[in-house]
Amino acid sequence: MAETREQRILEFVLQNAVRGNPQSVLDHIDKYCREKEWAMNVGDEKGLILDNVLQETNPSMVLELGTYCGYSAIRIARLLKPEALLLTIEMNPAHADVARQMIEFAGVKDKVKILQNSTEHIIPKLKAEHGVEHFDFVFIDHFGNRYLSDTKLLEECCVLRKGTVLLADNVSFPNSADFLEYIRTSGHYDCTNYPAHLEYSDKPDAMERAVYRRQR
Ligand SMILES: COCc1ccccc1-c1cc(O)c2[nH]cnc(=O)c2c1
Ligand SMILES: [Mg+2]
Repeated sequence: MAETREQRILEFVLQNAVRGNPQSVLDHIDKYCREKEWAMNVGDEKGLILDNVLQETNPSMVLELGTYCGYSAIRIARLLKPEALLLTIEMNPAHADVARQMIEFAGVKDKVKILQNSTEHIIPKLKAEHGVEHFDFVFIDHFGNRYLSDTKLLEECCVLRKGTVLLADNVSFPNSADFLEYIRTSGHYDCTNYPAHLEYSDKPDAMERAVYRRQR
C-alpha cells in the first residue's frame, strides 16, 4: 500500500487506466477519489466548466497555479492546440513528483512543463528564465489566501495581456474573498461566476472567470 494518498491515486491510475489516454486517466482519478479517498482535484463537474472556458479562449500559452496530482494539467493539456504549452507551478515536491508521473502516463508531457517551487519565487522569473511573453489563460487552484497576491504579482510582472482569461477554483470559500473583491471592483477585470459543487461532494462551490482589461 503506497504511503501517501497521492501515491495511492497514482498507483490506481497506473494499474487501471489506459496509458496515453488522457480521458482514461481523468476518469480513473475521479473514480478513485469519489469511491475510495477524496482528494482536491478540480473534478468532473468543475472540470467541464474549465474545459468550456478554456476552449472558448483557445490559448497558446497557459499558466496553472497549483498542480497537485496533475489532474487539471492533464485536463487542460488534452484540449490544447498543437503548438500550445502549459506551465504549471507546484510548491510541494512530493505532489510535483506524482504529477510528473501522472502527466507522463497520460501522454501529454510534451505540452506540460512543471515548475516545482513557490509561485512568488517563480512568477517573477517567468519572462527571463522561461521565455514567457504573455499568458492567454491562467487557472488558479493553489491556496485561496495566495490568489490575490499572485494575481497582483502576475500584473506587476507584465505576463498578462488585454483579454487574458483568469479562471479561479474554490471561490465560494472565504480564504479567497479578498481576491474576489479585487477582481470584481478594481475595474481591471470583467468577471463571471460559475456556481458548482466541491469536487466529489454536494457542498456548494464556484469558479470565477476574470478577463483582464488593462493594456499591458
Ligand atoms: C478552499 O478550500 C475548499 C476545500 C474545503 C474542504 C476540503 C478541501 C477544500 C479544497 C478544495 C480544492 O478544490 C482545493 N484546490 C486547491 N487547493 C486547495 O487547497 C483546495 C482545497
Ligand atoms: Mg481547487
